[in-house]
Amino acid sequence: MSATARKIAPNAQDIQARKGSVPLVSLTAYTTPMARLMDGHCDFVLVGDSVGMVLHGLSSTLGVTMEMMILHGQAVARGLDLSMLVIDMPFGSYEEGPAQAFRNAARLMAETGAGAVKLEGGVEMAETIRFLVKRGIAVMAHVGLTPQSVNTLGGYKVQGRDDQAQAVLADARAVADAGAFSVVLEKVPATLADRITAEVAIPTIGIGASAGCDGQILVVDDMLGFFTAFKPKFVKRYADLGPLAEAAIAEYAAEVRARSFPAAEHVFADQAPAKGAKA
Ligand SMILES: Nc1nc(=O)c2c([nH]1)NC[C@@H]1CN(c3ccc(C(=O)N[C@@H](CCC(=O)O)C(=O)O)cc3)CN21
Ligand SMILES: CC(C)C(=O)C(=O)O
Ligand SMILES: [Mg+2]
Repeated sequence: MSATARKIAPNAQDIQARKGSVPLVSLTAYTTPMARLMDGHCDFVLVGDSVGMVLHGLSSTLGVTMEMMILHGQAVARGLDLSMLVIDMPFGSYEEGPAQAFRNAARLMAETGAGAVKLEGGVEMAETIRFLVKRGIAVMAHVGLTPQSVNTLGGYKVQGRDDQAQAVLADARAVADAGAFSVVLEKVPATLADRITAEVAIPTIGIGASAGCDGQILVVDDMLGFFTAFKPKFVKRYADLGPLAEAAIAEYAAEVRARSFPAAEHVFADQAPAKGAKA
């Protein structure tokens, strides 16, 4: 790299080219300040529809709307210079068919500046993925546990055990063949994830899958310990910020009740301070 070369965010082709190379690093983000913290540490940042459960208190991702995705997508975009932005298509915005999917994917990209969209589904979504990619939309696929199908999957269960393995493999093959530039493998047995990683030509991004995937993704509030409503086995808590924040809030509450906050340094005198002194 020349001395003047400036680092810029990767695009979908750069991500795809990382197949079999240095593992791809990814987290979700929903807000500008969180995006700023991970900018450059992540190859791509996903505005996941998990935002509904993590920030809005919904009990599934089914109630997430296009408007929510656009608002959070715009917020995250303002925090990123060095990481690629990928945005989830919400439940109901693409399943009717290719034309509906194109209309909503184009809107997500135009209004947020995302470099790609992600959508859930395998064989049944291949035609839609092909339609989008042929018309200029980079698509990340998502197979295995697809949370928008929680009602037909019977819960957030491991997918692809035993005689289900062939179906998940077929899904991964179908989305790769349709032109997806990468595929998320969620909550599938590690040996199946390794087999899919070996057999498909696009990078696999694991969540509850295998260290052998071409990359990993986690929900940022899970790994920071901010989201504690549930903890899937695949989540590693790298910090415990939720309890840390609650302790700070409890301390503030006690100090307000004791009138020890605000202290002298937090209040204003009658006279303006002399020039050069702190306001
Ligand atoms: N905070 C958060 N983290 C996620 O990883 C996540 C979301 N939200 N929302 C969207 C989907 C939903 N996902 C989920 C949701 C729940 C479990 C879960 O509770 N798993 C339990 C067992 C559940 C079961 O077997 O029925 C586990 O221990 O893994 C896993 C993934 C992954 N995504
Ligand atoms: C967990 C990732 C893959 C996701 O789809 C989301 O956050 O919505
Ligand atoms: Mg999602």
